[in-house]
Amino acid sequence: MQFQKTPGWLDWYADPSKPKFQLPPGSVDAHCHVFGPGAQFPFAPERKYTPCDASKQQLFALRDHLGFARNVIVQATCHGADNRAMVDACLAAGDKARGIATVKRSVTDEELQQLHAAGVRGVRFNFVKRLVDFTPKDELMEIAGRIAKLGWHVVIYFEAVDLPELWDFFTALPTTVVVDHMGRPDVSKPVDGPEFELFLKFMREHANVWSKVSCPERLSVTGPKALNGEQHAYQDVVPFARRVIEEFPDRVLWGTDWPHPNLKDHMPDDGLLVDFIPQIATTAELQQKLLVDNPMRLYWPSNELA
Ligand SMILES: O=C(O)/C=C(\CC(=O)C(=O)O)C(=O)O
Repeated sequence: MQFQKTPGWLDWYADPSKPKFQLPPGSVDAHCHVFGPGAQFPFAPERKYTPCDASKQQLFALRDHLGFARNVIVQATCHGADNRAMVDACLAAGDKARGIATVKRSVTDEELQQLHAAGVRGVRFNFVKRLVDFTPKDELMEIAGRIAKLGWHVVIYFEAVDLPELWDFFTALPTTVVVDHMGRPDVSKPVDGPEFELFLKFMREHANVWSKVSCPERLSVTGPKALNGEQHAYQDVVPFARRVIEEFPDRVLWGTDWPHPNLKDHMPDDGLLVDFIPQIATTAELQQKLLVDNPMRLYWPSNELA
């Protein structure tokens, strides 16, 4: 099938630089996606955007180029609840990838077992209105109860303004809960203002809540952009990510978000995104937790003990 990209679509950066920051051995890119290729794994009819292709081979090449050992491949909304592209990438990666799926209430136990065998360890609930149609919360809670029995967790994606309304649902989830991109704070507001304080309270009061401190390129208003060798990119995001890492060093994850769906302004150089990490995790100890110890504990617990 031939797909026409959404008008204005920005393709991923084809020739990323080699990071200056050397990742600790065994680092995990804990948030990335594959798109199709559409001819092999068609995009979902209910999708809100049509991306460029971003194949598993291209993801693995980026992983090796940047110096990551492993990936966590998150089902993107353009594939709906058809997890085949993500599963195919996980299987091809062997033990070097884990997956986060999107499932519907109709998923069978056998299908969940197959996803588990492929490396899936969680489901994603997306509340960003431009990305998905509404799913009733009782349906999501039912799914959460079922996947909890497999030892999986729930990844949630929402925008900061929606946290108050979603609070009761999130705090009732029976699993570990991983928040994408710090709950998308408005970084033009103060880091110690009420909006971000509510997010910190969410983490402080609920020890099962983790956060990805990823996507500065999505959150930044002021830049500068991770392009042209910039070593101090996205200054306005730094205090937010630092705050989360320093207060919750054992519950943070980092990911590239490659191939960066729906960026409108610029496409970052992924090598420079890696160079962003030491701005937010400022010591070797914090970097080790963020990039190795935490994701290994969540996604490869038996390897960690080995
Ligand atoms: O890649 C991300 O994490 C963010 C996305 C896309 C997305 O979540 C999806 O399509 O599933 C976004 O903000 O558009």
